[in-house]
Amino acid sequence: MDGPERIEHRACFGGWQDVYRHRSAALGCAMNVGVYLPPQAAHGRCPVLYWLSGLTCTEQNFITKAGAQRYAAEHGLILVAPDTSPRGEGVPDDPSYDLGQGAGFYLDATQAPWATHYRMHDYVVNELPALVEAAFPATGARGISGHSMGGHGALVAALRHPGRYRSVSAFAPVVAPSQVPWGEKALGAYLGPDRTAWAAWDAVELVRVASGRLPLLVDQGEADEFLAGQLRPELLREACTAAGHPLTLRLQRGYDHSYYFVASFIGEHLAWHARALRD
Ligand SMILES: N[C@@H](CCC(=O)N[C@@H](CSC=O)C(=O)NCC(=O)O)C(=O)O
Repeated sequence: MDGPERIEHRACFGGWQDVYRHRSAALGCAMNVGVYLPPQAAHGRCPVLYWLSGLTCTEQNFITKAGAQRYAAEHGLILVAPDTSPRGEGVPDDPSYDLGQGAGFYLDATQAPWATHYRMHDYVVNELPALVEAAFPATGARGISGHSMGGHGALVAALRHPGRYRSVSAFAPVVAPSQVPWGEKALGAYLGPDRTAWAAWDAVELVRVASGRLPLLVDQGEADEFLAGQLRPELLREACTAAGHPLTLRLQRGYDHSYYFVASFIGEHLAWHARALRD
C-alpha cells in the first residue's frame, strides 16, 4: 500500500491476520485496514473479498468477531476489511453514533462540512483495490460483502459498478436508505435535501435501473432489532422481483443484528464468494 505501516501481525489458521495503516488520498486521512492473508498467499495469487462493517465499527469488529479467517484459509481468499469512515483531527464528526466518524455510509458526500473527507465509496471501489492489488498477491478477482450499513455499501458498490465485482453478499443490509431513519439522516447530511441525488446510493433504487444482473445473497435475522425500522428487506425483494434481478434472501429465525449472526453464516457467504471468484 501507499506508505503502508503494518501495525498488527498475528498468525491465524495457517495465514496472517494483519492490520495496515496508510494515507488515503480519497479520504485525506490515515486509514486502518485489516488484511487476512490465507496460507495459499504465501506461494501464489488469491482472489480478494472486501468486507464493509456497520455503524460504530472500525476494522477490528469483523476481524475479531466474525470468525471468517477459518473459511478464508479453506478457500484461499484474501480478506480486506477497512475502517468505516475517515477519522482523525480535522475530519468532521457528529455526536450521534449514526453520522460522521464511524458512519461514513460508503458514499461520496457532496455537502459541507462532509464533502472533503467523506468519500468512502471512492476509497472502497477505487483506491483500496488499487492499493491491495499492488501490495499483496491478489489475482484481481474481487467480491464484496458487509453488514448493516456495510451491507448497504457492498450492494451499492456492486450495483453501481457492473463487472468490477464477481460476487456480492450482505448481512442485514440497509437496503433502502432513502426510506428509513438511518439513511434519511445520513443521506440528507452528506448529499443534501434533494432526494433525487439519493437514488444513486440506494440499493433498491439501483436494482430498478441496473444494467448488470449480478446475483445478490442476503441473510437477515428475524429477531433483528432493526428489521422493521431500518432494514426492510422486503423492499429489496419487491424491487428484485419487479426488475428480474436474481436475489437469494434468507430469513434466519432467532438471529439478531449482532456479530453472532454474522459469525453463524459467514462460512456460507465465503463459500458463495469462493465459487464465483475461482471460476
Ligand atoms: N445503537 C447502537 C448501534 C450500533 C450498532 O448496532 N452497530 C452495529 C452495526 S448497525 C448498522 O450499521 C455493529 O456492527 N456494531 C458493532 C459490533 O461489534 O456489534 C450502538 O450505538 O451501540
